[in-house]
Amino acid sequence: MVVGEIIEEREVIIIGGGPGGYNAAIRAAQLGKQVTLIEKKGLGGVCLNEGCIPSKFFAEAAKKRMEIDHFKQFGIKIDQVSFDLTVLHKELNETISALQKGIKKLLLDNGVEIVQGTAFFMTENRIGVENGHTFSVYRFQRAVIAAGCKKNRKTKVDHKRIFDFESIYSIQEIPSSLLVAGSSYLALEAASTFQQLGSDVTLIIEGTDLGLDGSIEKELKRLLKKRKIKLITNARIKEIHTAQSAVIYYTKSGEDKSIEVSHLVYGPALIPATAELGVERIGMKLDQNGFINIDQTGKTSVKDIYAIGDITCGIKNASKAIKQGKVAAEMISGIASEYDESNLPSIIHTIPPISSVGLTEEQARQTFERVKSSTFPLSGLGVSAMSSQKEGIIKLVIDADQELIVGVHMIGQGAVELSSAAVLALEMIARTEDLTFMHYPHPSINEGLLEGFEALAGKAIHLAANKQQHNKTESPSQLQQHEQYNL
Ligand SMILES: Cc1cc2nc3c(=O)[nH]c(=O)nc-3n(C[C@H](O)[C@H](O)[C@H](O)COP(=O)(O)OP(=O)(O)OC[C@H]3O[C@@H](n4cnc5c(N)ncnc54)[C@H](O)[C@@H]3O)c2cc1C
Ligand SMILES: NC(=O)c1ccc[n+]([C@@H]2O[C@H](COP(=O)([O-])OP(=O)(O)OC[C@H]3O[C@@H](n4cnc5c(N)ncnc54)[C@H](O)[C@@H]3O)[C@@H](O)[C@H]2O)c1
Repeated sequence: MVVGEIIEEREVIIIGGGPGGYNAAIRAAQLGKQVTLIEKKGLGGVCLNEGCIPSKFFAEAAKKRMEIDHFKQFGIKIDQVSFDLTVLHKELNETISALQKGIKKLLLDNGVEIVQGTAFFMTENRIGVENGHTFSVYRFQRAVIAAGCKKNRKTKVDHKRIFDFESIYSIQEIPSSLLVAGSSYLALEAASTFQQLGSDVTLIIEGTDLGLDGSIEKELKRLLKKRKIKLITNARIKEIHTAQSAVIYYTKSGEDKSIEVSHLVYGPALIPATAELGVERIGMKLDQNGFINIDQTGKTSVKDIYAIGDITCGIKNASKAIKQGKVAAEMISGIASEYDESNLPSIIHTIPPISSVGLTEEQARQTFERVKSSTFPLSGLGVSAMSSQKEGIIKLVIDADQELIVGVHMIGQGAVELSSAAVLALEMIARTEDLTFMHYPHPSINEGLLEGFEALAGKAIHLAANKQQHNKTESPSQLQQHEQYNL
């Protein structure tokens, strides 16, 4: 190894070029800082190379495949449909590489120095960077750690029959039968995508719930059933045997059972990428699982060192990493800023997609004295009939005493796009009157939001009067009865 003789001086060093790191780098550069970004693998991090983009590329393929079934209503006839996974992989790889080039160009255009190599802390203000046979040392004024997570290597994943939620999107054949383990958004996305691409899918979960608002969950379970995705609840995987197929042994409510499938996908526990960073050496405070403790500005327990994204405690998603990156960059540049997780949208790219902002009805009932909710079926909208995508609901939750919107949940086409309106409503502390006063484009899914808010007062136009009954303030038990009736 060639050891650099001099210590190089840098103003801001960012470790990791994932969504958190590169957003932080560009924002700090925009604010006049000299920024050096160190990345050991590929720019874009897990999100671009193995996570968000590959999974959503596959989800988009699944959606396109589903849409073909509706072509005939528009007079478009396709005689033979075929699917070539090698083409999908080729296009995906080209997309990843184009996006990677884009990130690199953006960084360079903003004057960010990109250093290839693995970084680790030598002291509280010095970083060593190893790249093959070379080793450099940098002294910094401020640093941001954006090094993400690693998978626990002890988990059994052979990438032949057993995959994790990243490697499943590099699979070279569509599984004939796929067991998806877990109730996470990654599990739901994989189950939905591969079912649409031709796999016979079974979802196995430890409890009975998928962690969503009760009404959304009910609709999702109904749609899983309709799509013939089998659901095994209250089950825990014990052993996995692989040969010509994968045989998974599990217990269901205390009873031993097994299932034989061609492939299994599950999510090994994530561990923070702190070990090789040497953060313990500089006395940085970590939580009991090794994730870095930060405050709402991204500050760690070590002076002038910030941490953002998946390597920190809490929810792991790119939207959070991006926002935290910008907050840390602003703090470093002397601008008061902070990160607040309250209205972070939760998005699941199933078919149809799901979005969730704010409190579920169940959570709202724990928080507020009086809660009102409405459920509007998207089948009531002209745009749904037109596009033949009638599945799904919009669920709205308000604090009835103040008429404040506290939760907006949706399953159905347009859910992802509509989530920004929900975030805006919650951020602006909107009341139902604000949302019923404004204009809505017609015909569009947006109208579902208006109908939902009108339904809270029993005034939705495209909802039968008896289906608006449950929108009055009720106890949870009464509400359940109405919801059963409603579906
Ligand atoms: C299948 C899948 C689908 C997902 N879908 C979504 C989605 O739709 N929406 C969403 O918001 N989130 C999604 N996520 C989560 C998202 O990918 C992560 O939350 C996000 O990538 C976290 O960003 P980050 O910048 O914190 O870390 P990462 O993206 O993990 O980036 C960290 C970077 O740091 C580098 N690094 C690590 N250690 C060092 C070191 N010592 N020196 C130099 N470089 C180092 C790594 O090589 C990596 O490039 C998904 C994840 C998976 C697995
Ligand atoms: N698309 C999105 O961005 C999206 C959708 C839904 C939820 N979320 C947020 O993410 C948080 C966690 O979601 P959850 O409760 O569904 O799952 P979770 O965090 O409990 O994870 C369940 C399984 O998925 C694995 N996993 C989770 N994130 C991963 C990642 N980035 N890379 C590799 N494996 C990963 C975990 O190791 C675990 O085994 C939630 O709090 C939610 O707000 C994000």
